[in-house]
Amino acid sequence: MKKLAVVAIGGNAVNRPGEEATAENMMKNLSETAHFLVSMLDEYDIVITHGNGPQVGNILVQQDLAKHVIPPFPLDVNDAQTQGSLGYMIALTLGNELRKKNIERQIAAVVTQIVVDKNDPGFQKPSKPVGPFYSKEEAEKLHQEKGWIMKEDAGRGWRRVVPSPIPLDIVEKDVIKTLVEKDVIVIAAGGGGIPVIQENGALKGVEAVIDKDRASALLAKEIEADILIILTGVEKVCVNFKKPDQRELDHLTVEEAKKYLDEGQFPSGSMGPKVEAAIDFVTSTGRECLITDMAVLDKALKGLTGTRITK
Ligand SMILES: NC(=O)OP(=O)(O)O
Repeated sequence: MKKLAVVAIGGNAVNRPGEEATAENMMKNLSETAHFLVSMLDEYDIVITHGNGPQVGNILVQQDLAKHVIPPFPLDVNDAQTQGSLGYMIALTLGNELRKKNIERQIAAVVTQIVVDKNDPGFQKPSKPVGPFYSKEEAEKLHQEKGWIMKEDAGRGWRRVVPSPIPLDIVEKDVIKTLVEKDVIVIAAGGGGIPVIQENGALKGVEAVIDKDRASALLAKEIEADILIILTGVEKVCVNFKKPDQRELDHLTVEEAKKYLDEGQFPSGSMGPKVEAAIDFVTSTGRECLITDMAVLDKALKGLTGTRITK
């Protein structure tokens, strides 16, 4: 019997730094990603999750530019748009990679709503960076002219930030489980899921972007995955990252991960949410989380590289 893995693919899998965010470039990058994902299918059933920070922010910019002729959509609807566009691109590129290798598997992208608390403090304190990077001067102008909240993002420039509540429950979790049981490769909780709140017995979309690593940990718990795999731009989690005394970590216990988080070793815009997601999944399930670069995924699954977080 195969193990079940939730695989969270990071921004680099879709948009590379400095590269124009065209559909053509995104397809090219996702074709490479598909190659690495297919390599794990002999041993694992996979549910793929993905981010949407750059893409949903780009849609907001497009809609802002066209707002005099076409009314902009609320952010939850734009989250759904990114689930559709990226779900399509992942399904197409992964399907082509499977066909190349004569592997017959169905792929389905599930539009995924995730319940959040309407009183989540994240609504009052926008923190999730979306869309393009700007200079400090451009960011100040955008704040003045459009009221956008702008923040410096991990030394890379300034970006718009939007509310990012904690994900609590995945509405489609049973459908996702059923598809997995039927041997379908599922793409779910894209862009961290579409945030919805419960109100008077109904669900209602809310304007926010959920962190995809948090959503991935929740999904992995709810579908009882054996492992949570977070693919990112580095082979191993590091302490003292980019300093002369940088140290790569092969293994972290939950206690060590918490200690390093408290020391501020993992910045909130990059490794922080990944390590928090790992702690959440491992603490709740007693299972393991692997953080690595997709280019070395094969080696990492054999235990030869990557960082494993265990209880
Ligand atoms: N939703 C989300 O976390 O997207 P990114 O990972 O692309 O920032």
